[in-house]
Amino acid sequence: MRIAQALTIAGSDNGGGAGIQADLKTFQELSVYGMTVITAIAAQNTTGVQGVFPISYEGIAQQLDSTGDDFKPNAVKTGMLYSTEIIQLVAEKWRHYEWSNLVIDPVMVAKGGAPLLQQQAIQTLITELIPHARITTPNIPEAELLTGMSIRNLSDREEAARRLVQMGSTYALIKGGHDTGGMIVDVFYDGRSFHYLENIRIVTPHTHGTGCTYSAAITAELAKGSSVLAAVTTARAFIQAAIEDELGIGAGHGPTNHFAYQRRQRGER
Ligand SMILES: Nc1ncnc2c1ncn2[C@@H]1O[C@H](COP(=O)(O)OP(=O)(O)OP(=O)(O)O)[C@@H](O)[C@H]1O
Ligand SMILES: Cc1ncc(CO)c(N)n1
Repeated sequence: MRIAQALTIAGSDNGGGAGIQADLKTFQELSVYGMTVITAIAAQNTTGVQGVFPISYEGIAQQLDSTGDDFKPNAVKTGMLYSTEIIQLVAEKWRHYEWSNLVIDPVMVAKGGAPLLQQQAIQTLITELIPHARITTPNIPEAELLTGMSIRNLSDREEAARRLVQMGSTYALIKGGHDTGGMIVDVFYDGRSFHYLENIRIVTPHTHGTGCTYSAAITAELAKGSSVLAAVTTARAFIQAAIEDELGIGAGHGPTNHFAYQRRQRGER
């Protein structure tokens, strides 16, 4: 049996709802073999981030080499990259190992406001990594920081997507989770036309790791050979189910339900 393989280069969330833990759970649910390169250990729970401990440069470089020297991931996603040095390292190894299907979730700030990317690293993300991306998936505040524009309405979101494609990302997805309306509109751009993924906003505090889970599902689908739009469409259904069937774990912003999508596929709900 040949199984699709995906690599996540991201930070650790001991609470299991975001970061590499969310990525691995999502890969597994979508029948993709998951691998990890850990960039930082975040001490966090549903009430906030208590600490961030970056892995040493050598530690990350060796994880990348150990992975690249032996494995051939069909898709790779990046999450929390934390610093300029780590972004430069990932870009260098990306070229060296000639990986494909890069999904960039430009993680910058945790839901409670804790910084997960140093301010000065944003420019490095733009110049070094985004030109390699198959798709980049910012939320609205991240898209604002990457493009230098303020995003108030749908046409601003379209312009931000255009700018990301101009920066070299083949596709762009501007996520609408941070909007306040009753509908959430994620704007997908393929360099020529726009596609809008519209869903009802679920009223719940349990949205920790939504961005990680969504981009991991896109990565898993790309690893299996889906087109980018098909991957995003499946991933959107995955995250909608994961938010809807809430688990109610923790006292604050709890994790999403990574089991929900497959349980529904099996008719268990
Ligand atoms: N309350 C909600 N109801 C329905 N869908 C949601 C909700 N919150 C988020 N989503 C979906 O999840 C996607 C990602 O959410 P969001 O934009 O909040 O990402 P994020 O800020 O990167 O998440 P995080 O930093 O917690 O990982 C949204 O684009 C939307 O598709
Ligand atoms: C490790 C990690 N990555 C990403 C996020 C954003 O949800 C988080 N809270 N923690």
